[in-house]
Amino acid sequence: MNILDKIVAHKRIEVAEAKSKVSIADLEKAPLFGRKTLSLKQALTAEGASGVISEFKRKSPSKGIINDAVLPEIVTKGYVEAGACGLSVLTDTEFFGGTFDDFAKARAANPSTPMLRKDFMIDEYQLWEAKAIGADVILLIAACLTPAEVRQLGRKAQELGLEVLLEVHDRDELEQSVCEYVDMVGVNNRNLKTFVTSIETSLELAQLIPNNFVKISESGLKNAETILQLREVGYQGFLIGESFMVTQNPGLALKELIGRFQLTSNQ
Ligand SMILES: O=C(O)c1ccccc1NCC(=O)[C@H](O)[C@H](O)COP(=O)(O)O
Repeated sequence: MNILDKIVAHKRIEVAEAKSKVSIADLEKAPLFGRKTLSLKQALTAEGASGVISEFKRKSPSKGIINDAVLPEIVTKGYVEAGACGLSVLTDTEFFGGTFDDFAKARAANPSTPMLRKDFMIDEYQLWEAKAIGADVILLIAACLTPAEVRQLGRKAQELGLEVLLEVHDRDELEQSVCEYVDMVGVNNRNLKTFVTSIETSLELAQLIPNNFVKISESGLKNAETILQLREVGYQGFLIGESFMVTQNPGLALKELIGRFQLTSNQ
């Protein structure tokens, strides 16, 4: 059983429990459920956009505790002030230490920034949860869904006004799962069996992603040269968590990174 199998097995239990406690009708009554969602796709493709989607990530299966002395509202506000185009907030508790409360605090602190609910989506019920906490975007991970499930969850998410980020690790996942119910395609540079990250994954898949999807490179990104290299091959989004979160001031780390890649690209 790899880490994704373990996460998904646990998620099935969590979702069943959540369904037994809170009905869809109750989720629909949440104050944020009916709010107009924001477009991450538009934010990433706007003129002069940094392209960075900054992640609030307390811990991970690959690194253990990354930073457990930080507040989501402070960190995410720092990210937005530094130039993030979007925010990603983990809501998985068991493996990543995230909570709905983290998401709610980040949402309240950043009402005008597109926010991704970063979790392992396996059931339509979670789309209603995402709307109820004020998410704009959800993630569908091809490695833990069938192509039919990607279509079903993607279609329902879009009907609810959410944008869909499809995450792939290789050519087969891309070719089998990409569909019209997806807005953005993310290539995860982290091998979930070994946890090794390699941007070669993003570089290899770039040309295979149809151009009507915004391309996002995910995981293991830390320096300006890499961002520029990925931009060259068509990526407009860069999902970055750990390299910011390991610092005392994640917002400042983002500001410095943006400063470096803007400086380098102007030379
Ligand atoms: O980060 C992990 O260890 C991990 C393990 C198993 C499944 C998913 C995992 N990460 C999720 C992510 O997609 C990353 O949090 C995201 O791409 C940011 O990556 P990084 O900048 O390397 O924190």
